[in-house]
Amino acid sequence: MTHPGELLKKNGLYAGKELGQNFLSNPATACMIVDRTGVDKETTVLEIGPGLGAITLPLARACKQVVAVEKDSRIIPLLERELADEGICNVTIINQNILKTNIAQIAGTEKLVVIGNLPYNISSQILFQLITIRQVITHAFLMFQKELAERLLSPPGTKNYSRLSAVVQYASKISRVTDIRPNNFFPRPEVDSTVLRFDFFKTNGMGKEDEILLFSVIKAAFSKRRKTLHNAMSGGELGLTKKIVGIALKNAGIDSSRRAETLTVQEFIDLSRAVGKLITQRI
Ligand SMILES: C[S@@+](CC[C@H](N)C(=O)[O-])C[C@H]1O[C@@H](n2cnc3c(N)ncnc32)[C@H](O)[C@@H]1O
Repeated sequence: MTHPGELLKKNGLYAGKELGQNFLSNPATACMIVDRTGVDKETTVLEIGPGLGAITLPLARACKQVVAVEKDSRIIPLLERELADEGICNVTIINQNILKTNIAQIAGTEKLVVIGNLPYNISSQILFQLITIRQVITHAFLMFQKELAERLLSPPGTKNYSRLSAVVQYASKISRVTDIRPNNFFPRPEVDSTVLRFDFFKTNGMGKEDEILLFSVIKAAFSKRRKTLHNAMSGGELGLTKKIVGIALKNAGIDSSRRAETLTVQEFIDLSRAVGKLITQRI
């Protein structure tokens, strides 16, 4: 693997901040990440943001096929050359914004493992996207800013437990794979990074509509973190009156003076079901 700084300079290019381009520059770290994923010659991998190929090269050697979605058309010829120089021909590069990519179509009849050193500015959005199509994913290994990773891992009742933690913990079992220091990247970011593993759950009897309501309830509950659930959830985009929220909380067995950050995922599900019943009755 050619050092990303050298490769960019030779081609008159630069790392774009708006695309979150902090390229892995330490091949040993990239290989360690690929090793930890446990992919094999049976696995089809979706790589989000292959960049200059730091992860793509060892990944392609380890798995059956890589489909790599990269938004930056400037760097794709460089990536293609790196792959060709190494004699790698099981990588398909798609020049697209991952947020607009039909991942289910890429999967076809197979299930995917998803891997990515994510562009940090849209990593939460990518995670939401993966959650909504998780039926085509077996598991995912994603790199985040360490701070966001900590939020995702935080259990209920802690200061970092957030809307995103609740949604992600509803949809997957999360585990920490490894932390990575800034000196492994070019350009060097200011913060540490963390790779997390996500094993996605099935929908557990929740239909698509039920999930949309659940995610809206979680969003409403966290919209005013400092307020009690009773106050935070009234009005807003759910359009619920204080009276309805009070009844829903009572029916779900949740004290109305609690705050969103104290609720477990199961309590959010109970609350969402109670809200759903009341909305149906009102119609
Ligand atoms: C943090 S870099 C990682 C690059 C490479 N995987 C590595 O580890 O060195 C993020 C990559 O995602 C790409 N990217 C940024 N936004 C994207 C988007 N919306 N869709 C697809 N790729 C994107 C960037 O161009 C960049 O190549």
